[in-house]
Amino acid sequence: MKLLRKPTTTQPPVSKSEQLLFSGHLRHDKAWAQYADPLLRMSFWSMAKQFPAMLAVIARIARREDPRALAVLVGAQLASGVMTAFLLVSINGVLVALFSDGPTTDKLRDALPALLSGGAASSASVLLGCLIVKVEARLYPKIELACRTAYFEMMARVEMSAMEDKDIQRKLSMGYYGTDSVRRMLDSSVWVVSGLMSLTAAAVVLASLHVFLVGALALIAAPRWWGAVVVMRRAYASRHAWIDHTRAVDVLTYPITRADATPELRVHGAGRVLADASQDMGATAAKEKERLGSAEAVTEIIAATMSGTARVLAYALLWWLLVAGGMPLAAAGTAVFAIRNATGYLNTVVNQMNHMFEESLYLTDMNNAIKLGQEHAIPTGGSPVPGDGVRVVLEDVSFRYPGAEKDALCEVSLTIPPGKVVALVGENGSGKTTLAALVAGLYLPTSGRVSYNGVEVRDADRESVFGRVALLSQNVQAWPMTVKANVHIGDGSRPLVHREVEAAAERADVRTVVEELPHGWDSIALKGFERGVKLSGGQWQRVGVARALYRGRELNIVDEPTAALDPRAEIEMFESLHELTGDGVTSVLLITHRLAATATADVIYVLHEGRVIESGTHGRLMAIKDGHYRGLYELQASQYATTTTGTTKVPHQREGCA
Ligand SMILES: Nc1ncnc2c1ncn2[C@@H]1O[C@H](COP(=O)(O)OP(=O)(O)OP(=O)(O)O)[C@@H](O)[C@H]1O
Repeated sequence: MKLLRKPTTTQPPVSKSEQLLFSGHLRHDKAWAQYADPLLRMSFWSMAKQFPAMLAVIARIARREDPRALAVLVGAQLASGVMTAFLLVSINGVLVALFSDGPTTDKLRDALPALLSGGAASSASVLLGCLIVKVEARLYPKIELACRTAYFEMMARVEMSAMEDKDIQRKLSMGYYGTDSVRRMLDSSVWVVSGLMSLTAAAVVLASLHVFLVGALALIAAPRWWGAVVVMRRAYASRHAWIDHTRAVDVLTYPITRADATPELRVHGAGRVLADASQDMGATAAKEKERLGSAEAVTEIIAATMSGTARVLAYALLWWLLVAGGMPLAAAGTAVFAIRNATGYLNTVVNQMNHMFEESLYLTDMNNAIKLGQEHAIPTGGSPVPGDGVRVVLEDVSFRYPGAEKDALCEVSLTIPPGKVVALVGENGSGKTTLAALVAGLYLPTSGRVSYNGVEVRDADRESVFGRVALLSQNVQAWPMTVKANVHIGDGSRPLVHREVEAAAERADVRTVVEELPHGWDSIALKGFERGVKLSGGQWQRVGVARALYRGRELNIVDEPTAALDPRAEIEMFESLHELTGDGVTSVLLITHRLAATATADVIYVLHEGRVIESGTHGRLMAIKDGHYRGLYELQASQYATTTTGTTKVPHQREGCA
């Protein structure tokens, strides 16, 4: 009896393309894996036991969002169940009248009241159905929105160090799939509850006709239920085993639609390779679909045969009751009608309960994610940072990333005074970006202290720390919104003042570029949308500068700001960073590999393997014989020295071709 066994999760075979492209299966760090066991353990009883608890969760959320809509929904469903019972009783009344003795006109007259009440019950059911649809349309979006908002708000407040922890990150991201589960569970629960109500009504009517008929109904329903659960479990097992395969096809074919992959897709013929692989892997998946289809057909035959046999037995029972038990023909007619309807309700209840069970797993993930996110949230409250300008002091600061085997920073001490440019230099991986994140208050040190105007960041109101900082990084975040909004988002908490956006763009030397775009400031920074534009890397970097200038805070943390800039723009950028400190209050923490730019910094800290190994002005550091900074500087300078053959002329901005 292969069909009765727990479905297996045998891995799909490796296709030729997978072998060529991935050297075997392409496996993901998958969130789905954890669902396999609960889903495969799913049985009718486990679902039935969990149903009240699931309903309670949904009802709690629905009551919080719109108690009136929930009350109407519950009331309408109860009334709908009553109408079903009423309809069955009316049908019985009609049949009793029609099967009685006497002339046809009398029989029809006697049946009329039951006929009218049945019609009224049917009309009421339709109206109640409409009311349920209307209330659902009001309640569902509210619930979905509330869940999403709670999730996004939580995600925006999680400490960055927690986000670095793979396990936490995985659990948090899994929660996303549960944000619309409550809505789907509510939807299914409406079906389940109304199905159960109608089923109960049918069972009560059958019991009133003869108690054996309820048993017959259970016998008819049981194989159907079994069949539905077996098919569902097999589908889950297959989905689980094939999820990596499905995702691998998605990952592989995604670049075909991307504009930035276009040249290699065409010139190297990569598109052909990807399309062939998609076809090859698709053929393997098609075989699995065929296998599922065949298995489902066999299960259906078994379930239908068992259910059909039970139905024959039920009708035999009715026959016997008619012949030997004295049951009136009208009652038998009502019983046939009730059995037919009840089987339909049962199918609905089984299918919708299966959905609810699956969704409840995702909902649990969302609740766990929100709880976990709250545990790792940036604390609110604390001491505000006092005074104008900021003096950031790091004392013996060490920092280790979650799960890392060694410290990224070791006992670092430095000061960023107001009105100064402080530069951080060092080889790749020496800890500059990590240090900048600690200065910004994004990470808390593993040991040591970071303080803002004497207030330790750990005890400070973190909002007040963030409120003093403007960030400018190498990879400027291109938000999917207008270019204007992309500048304004630097300080999105205050209303957008177009004049100020323009002024910031002017200072960042990007105003003309934006204003010459076909839709100017209203261009959308996302290709593929109406008014969409694609800015170059250097243009984005300038938009990033405009964003930081618009924010206009006392401490500017600038990480490799010129990577995408041409030489002229690079020189102008470093000059303008220096100008920022002219007010004696604004300071700049500058991270760069261009050592010519650090020469004018007020103080330079040289990092090596997470430690500060030298510090001072350019002049002082260059005076250290065999110094690290001097070595790096001379190495960089020598590249220019060997290639310079005369005066170098930086070409002027290109004029338009037309
Ligand atoms: N999110 C992270 N999780 C774990 N380790 C990290 C993480 N980010 C950086 N590291 C490690 O911390 C060390 C310092 O990295 P960091 O990015 O601060 O160096 P950097 O000096 O800014 O390098 P670059 O000049 O290449 O930008 C490196 O060994 C790096 O591998």
